[in-house]
Amino acid sequence: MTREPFLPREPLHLPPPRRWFVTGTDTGVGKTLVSSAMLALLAASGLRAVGMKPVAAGLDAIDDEWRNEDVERLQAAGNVDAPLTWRCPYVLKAPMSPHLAAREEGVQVELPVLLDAFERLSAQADAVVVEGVGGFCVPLGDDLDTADLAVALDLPVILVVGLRLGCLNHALLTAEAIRARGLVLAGWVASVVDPQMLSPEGNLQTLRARLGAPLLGVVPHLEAPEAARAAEHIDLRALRASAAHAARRGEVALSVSAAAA
Ligand SMILES: Nc1ncnc2c1ncn2[C@@H]1O[C@H](COP(=O)(O)OP(=O)(O)OP(=O)(O)O)[C@@H](O)[C@H]1O
Ligand SMILES: C[C@H](N)[C@H](N)CCCCCC(=O)O
Ligand SMILES: [Mg+2]
Repeated sequence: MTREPFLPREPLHLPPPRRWFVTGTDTGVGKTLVSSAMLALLAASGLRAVGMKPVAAGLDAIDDEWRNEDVERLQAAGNVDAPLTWRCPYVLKAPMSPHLAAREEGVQVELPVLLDAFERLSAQADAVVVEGVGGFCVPLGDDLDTADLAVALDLPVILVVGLRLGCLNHALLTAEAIRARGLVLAGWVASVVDPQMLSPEGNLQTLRARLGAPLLGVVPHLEAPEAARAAEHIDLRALRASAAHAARRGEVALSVSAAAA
């Protein structure tokens, strides 16, 4: 008999704004799996939760239509119905770096378009999870990269570390890049992409000691890598501290702009 995945139904008590930017140590490390799991947890706790993939590169034939798998998975994990143009303003055909896929199609990825879509989506939801593209510094166009987008959105960042040889360097460099841009590394999740990796515990211990942010969970190598299964291994309550900090920052920004007005 297959076991039903467990999703806690109690409220998470995460204060607003409840918006996060999910990045990874690389492409193919579990960002979509973890973002979907976060959405499933947020939705199960009674929040209106929606995922955004600002730029998607790579179309697959799904149900006889050309669709992007990440966009589909995020949509399936959340519980808000929103137009595709808000959830993913740029759907590019080729499965390669988005700046190259965009160039091939004669498309220019524009930051204001992405910010506008995020605002519209945000207005419909209590919680928004934005999945980045590949790693933190992947180019989106000639003068724009994924980190610029995270900065413009001004969101706390969740780092997904794909557990495999090489991830320590990638994780530590990414944490440094996030902080160098003035963003908060709100938490990290490990996803066991290589079940043969030697000393996974030693690697986790190293990252715990060096990343300086809360570990939200370790997703083991799953036979069925689905949102609800991954969600069993993630605890978002560790985000409360940074959420409270973000809420206070928002209040301060509001009172400063009110005082200036
Ligand atoms: N813990 C895990 N157990 C089993 N498979 C996993 C796990 N984590 C990730 N995978 C698998 O690895 C592949 C890449 O994962 P995912 O699509 O979530 O990566 P990504 O970081 O979102 O990639 P992209 O940069 O393309 O958006 C998928 O097939 C996913 O199912
Ligand atoms: C196509 C793939 N699935 C991602 N969406 C795009 C990954 C871009 C990686 C670019 C790079 O770092 O070299
Ligand atoms: Mg993805």
